[in-house]
Formats: sequence, C-alpha cells, structure tokens
Amino acid sequence: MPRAVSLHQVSKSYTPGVRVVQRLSLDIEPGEFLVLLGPSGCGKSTVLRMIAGLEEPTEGEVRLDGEYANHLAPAERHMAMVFQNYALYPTMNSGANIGFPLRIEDPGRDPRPRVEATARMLGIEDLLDRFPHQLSGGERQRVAMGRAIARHPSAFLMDEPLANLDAKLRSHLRAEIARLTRDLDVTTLYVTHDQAEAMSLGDRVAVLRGGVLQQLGTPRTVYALPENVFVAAFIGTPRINLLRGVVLAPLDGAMSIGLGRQALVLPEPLSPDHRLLRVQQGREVIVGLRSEAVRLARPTRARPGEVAISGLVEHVEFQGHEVLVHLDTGSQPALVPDLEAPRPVKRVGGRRRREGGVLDRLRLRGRAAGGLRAGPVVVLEHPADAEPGPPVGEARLPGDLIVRTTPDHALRPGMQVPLLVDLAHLFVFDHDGVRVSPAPSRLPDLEA
Ligand SMILES: Nc1ncnc2c1ncn2[C@@H]1O[C@H](COP(=O)(O)OP(=O)(O)OP(=O)(O)O)[C@@H](O)[C@H]1O
Repeated sequence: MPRAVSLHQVSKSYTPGVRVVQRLSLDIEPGEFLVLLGPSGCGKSTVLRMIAGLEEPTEGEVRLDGEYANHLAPAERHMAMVFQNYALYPTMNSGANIGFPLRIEDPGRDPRPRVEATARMLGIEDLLDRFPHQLSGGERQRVAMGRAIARHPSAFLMDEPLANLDAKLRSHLRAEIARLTRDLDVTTLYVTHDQAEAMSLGDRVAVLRGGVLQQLGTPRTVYALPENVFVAAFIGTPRINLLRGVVLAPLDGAMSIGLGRQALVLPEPLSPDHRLLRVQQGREVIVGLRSEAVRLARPTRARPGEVAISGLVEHVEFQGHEVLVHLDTGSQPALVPDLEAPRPVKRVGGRRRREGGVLDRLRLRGRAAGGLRAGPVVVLEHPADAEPGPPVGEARLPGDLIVRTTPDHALRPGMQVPLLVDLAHLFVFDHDGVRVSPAPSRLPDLEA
C-alpha cells in the first residue's frame, strides 16, 4: 500500500537559532508524486532526510499514514532512497547490489527471483553480472533504482537522482521514473532544483525558498498563478520578464502601468482584476510578462485585450525552431534574490561589463527573518540607496524584455519593433513581491 506522508509545522536547525527549514507543513497523498523544488541550499534534502529518518526535526511532527513517526528508525519506515551519487557497493555486481537489501531483510530467502523481476522491469537483465565500474552513469542509476524498487517499498525518496546524467539520458530516465512509480503505485517525494524536471514529473510541486514553503500546487497552477515573484521567476523557460512599474490611476483618465519610458494602458471597461489595481495607485509594483504574453506585431493587428508598446532589438538568440529576442523597452528589470546567479562578464560595444549593469545595483532584497528570507519575497530598494553609479535615467539599459518568436522574422540588433502585450497574461506583484493581479482570491479551475 502506498503511504501517506505528512509534515506538520516541521522546523530544522543544525546550528541553534538558524532554521534551515521553517514551519513546513505538507500532506503527500498515498500514491502521489510530489516534487520539492527550490534553489541550492533551500533545505530540500533536509526535508527528505527528515522523512527518511536520517535527520530529526527540531520542531514539529513527521506522520506516516497519520501516525506520529519522529522516533522511528529509517529501517522501520519502509521507504527507499535514491541519491544522485548512486551509492552502489563497488565490490558487488549489479545483481548483488539489487539483492543486498533483500538479503538484509530476510537472510534465509533467495533474492534471485525478485532481483530478476526487478531487472526485467528496468530493462537491465544484461547488466546483472557487471560491477559498478563497468557501467555507464545511466546504467548505474538504473541499478540504484533497482535496489530501491526490489524491496517493494511503500514510498520512494529521491534526491536529485538524475543530476549527474547528460540531458538526453535525464529526459529518458525521467520518463522511466514516471512510468515506474505509476506502475508500482508508490508514494514518491522527489527533490530537484530543475524546474523543468519538477513540472514534467510532479502531480504537485512544492516550491521552497530559504526553508520556507512558497507555494504548493499542480504544475499548471504554479505556472499560471504563481503566488509571488519568486515562484513566477523560478518556474518557466525562458524566465518570466519582471519589470519595475508604477500604477497610475488618475481620476479623469485611463488607468495604466508605467514601465519607464512606456506604459501599458489598461483597456476600458476595466476587468475585475485591473479594477483592484487601483489601490496600488502611485505605488511601485513588479510587472510579470511571460514570453507568451508579448508578440511582435503592429498595433493595427491588436486583438481585444492587447496593448501596443515598442522595443529596440538588442540581441537575437537563434534556437532553431524559435528565436528569443532581447529587447530594450526603456523599463527596468526587477531582480529576485536567490535566483540571480553571478552574471557573466560580456562585451558590449567594446567595453566589458557585467550583464545587468546598473540594474544590479537597483536590487531587490529578501527580507531576513530569523536568518531566513521568510517574510515578503522582495523589497524594492529606492534607487537612492543604490551604490554610486550612472544616474538611472541616463544609463543605457540592457535588454529588459525577452520575447519568443518564429525564426522567419529578419531581426537585427538596432531595429525598433512594434510589440503587442496581451493583458490577459499580465501578472502584477506588489512592492513585497506578492501577486495582486490576477487577484489571489480568484482561483480559476486549472485542472479542467
Ligand atoms: N549536517 C549539516 N550540518 C550543518 N548544516 C547543514 C547540514 N546539512 C545541510 N546544512 C545546511 O542546511 C541548508 C540546507 O541544506 P540542504 O542540503 O537541505 O539544501 P538543498 O536545498 O538540498 O541544497 P542542494 O540542492 O544544494 O543539495 C544549507 O545551508 C546547508 O549548508
């Protein structure tokens, strides 16, 4: 029987006063495939290890099938773990590796029938006599999976099991893991920092940041209705465009969102979501536009709900089936802490500069709470707080908007192109990075 696994207000500190997991509550249904997703160091492995019994929660409860389980030893939990480094015994062949936990469990029983059945399930019958050093990375990972499966566990705990494999093999094994866990009807908790993996595997995805749960939902929900800027930016490729904006709601004119040199004029009559934005009048917000929200087309081609802006082509990224166009629209990108990897130095106009340039200094900062970024997702700093540098208005901004298009547009850097923004796909986040449009209370049925 697949297990129900629950965490109730679980926290973990390795050092007193520093919680690496903070008051986490999660209910994983029997047979469910739940993915824990987040950047490196956000506490994913710690959560998995607490469920496995390899770490003890500092506070809170782990429950298995509704029963308090904090005190249970790993072996008493009947779960199998698969790690990224395979952890096979080097002196045993694949068959012995797969059979090892069976021999420990029941020394008197011949493990071979189970080992062979497991090998058939994984298509590795030919590898049973080989030692780990005679196997490729993908084959080793299959043997490690076999060792986990052979015991018929009630839950799988997988910690980045595909991280060491190349992209092609990863996608192949991903499909295999999905099939296996479905066929075996087992509860699975899968840890990854790869959002594409999370989206393709999970029945639900739990997004963690700094040890704090940001959102728990189906892949469709976390993509279409991210609760905050962090989730919006972490999920989806190419990354969502996040721009700093100001809500302008004059009493005698059309409501708009100012984006630096241009503005998105909200069409009348205002939609219920846009009407609610009036309370943000005069405030700084963060506008989120996924690449599908913007298309290259003239204003005369606008469909209902689309508004026109324009952009200067800065860079064209050819990807074969599509092209990513980096545009300067005269707005300022908003940066999300924890996501901004050190930016590579690149050459622009003969000068070397860090990508992001002056905008790196207009930083959005996570607010610390007990050593954790637990409160608001971001805080927009006033430019006056920024390090000295060229005044914002005078700085030549790097591309602030990435738009996807077909390869048949002949685009070159320096071209000014017309754009249409589909306001049905507009996200607005408040000053603290929390989504305000679409309104949080509006939860369309995305499962249909
Ligand atoms: N045994 C330990 N003792 C002290 N600190 C630890 C220990 N294990 C993990 N940590 C710290 O706890 C935090 C969370 O670590 P954890 O491994 O759970 O994160 P993660 O999200 O799985 O990261 P990654 O994706 O890089 O594996 C990190 O800051 C890490 O340095």
